Amino acid sequence: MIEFRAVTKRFGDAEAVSSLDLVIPARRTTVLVGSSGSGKTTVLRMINRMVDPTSGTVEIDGTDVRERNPVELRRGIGYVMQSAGLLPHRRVLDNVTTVLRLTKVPKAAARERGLELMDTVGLDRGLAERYPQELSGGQQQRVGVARALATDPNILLMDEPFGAVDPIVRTELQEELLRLQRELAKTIVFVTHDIDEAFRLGDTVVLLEQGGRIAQQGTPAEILAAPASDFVASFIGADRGRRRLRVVEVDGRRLAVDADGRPAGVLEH
Ligand SMILES: Nc1ncnc2c1ncn2[C@@H]1O[C@H](COP(=O)(O)OP(=O)(O)OP(=O)(O)O)[C@@H](O)[C@H]1O
Repeated sequence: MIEFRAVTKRFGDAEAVSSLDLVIPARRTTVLVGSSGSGKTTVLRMINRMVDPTSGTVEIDGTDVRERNPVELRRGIGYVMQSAGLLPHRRVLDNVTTVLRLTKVPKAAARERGLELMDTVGLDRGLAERYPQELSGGQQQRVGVARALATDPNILLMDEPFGAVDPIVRTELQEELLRLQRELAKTIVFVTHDIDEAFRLGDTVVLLEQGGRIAQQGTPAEILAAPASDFVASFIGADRGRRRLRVVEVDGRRLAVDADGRPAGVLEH
């Protein structure tokens, strides 16, 4: 479990995060969603001490992260960012195993583990000896995820990891992450500005307003069923056509259609 207690982060005079209280449950996916500048990345980076709070505490399983050595702390926390952040002059497998080698895992064992990780994230082992620029954007992101999983961390931080790929690849990567999470059950904290992605991936969704203020926190269904404010309703599109569905019957089948009459899906019963 990760717990923020009265956490404030100021950059100069500007308050990026204001007195945030937030509990992130273990072994679930929590998505932080909000518009640009709402403080999502800052919140995420305070977990692995890439950013330290100005005041307040961040605890992981009851221990203040400031009591931990930042380098060791980060080894136990996987981090995936938008541009996969791969080392361009190192081959795919070397990128995946960099941290393992730093922690003195012998070369052959690291290599075997690296290849297994490539399987885990759905990358063909045949790509192991390529350089990052010889991969598609989606493949590079998978390498980024494999690298983040290399030390088998309990916590995985993901900062807009699928933001730079096209919508089809993005959907594929989302499905892959859902599958991975069913298998691995990590504590995932995922940042996005895309509410559809948040609803798709999050067991819990935390909707942030400017200053890292929590506008609403809950399951996707809870948020959709009862938006806590006009801001939330507007952000999730509840006040727009797309999420206001009604049922029509076409050729004996019941369809859900949006306010413009465009089909959103078929009802089973
Ligand atoms: N290192 C920094 N120095 C100064 N200001 C910063 C720094 N990092 C973030 N900020 C400011 O803090 C606020 C929150 O930024 P943050 O990156 O956390 O937001 P975000 O919700 O992740 O935004 P985005 O979706 O655009 O990445 C912004 O106003 C930003 O300009």
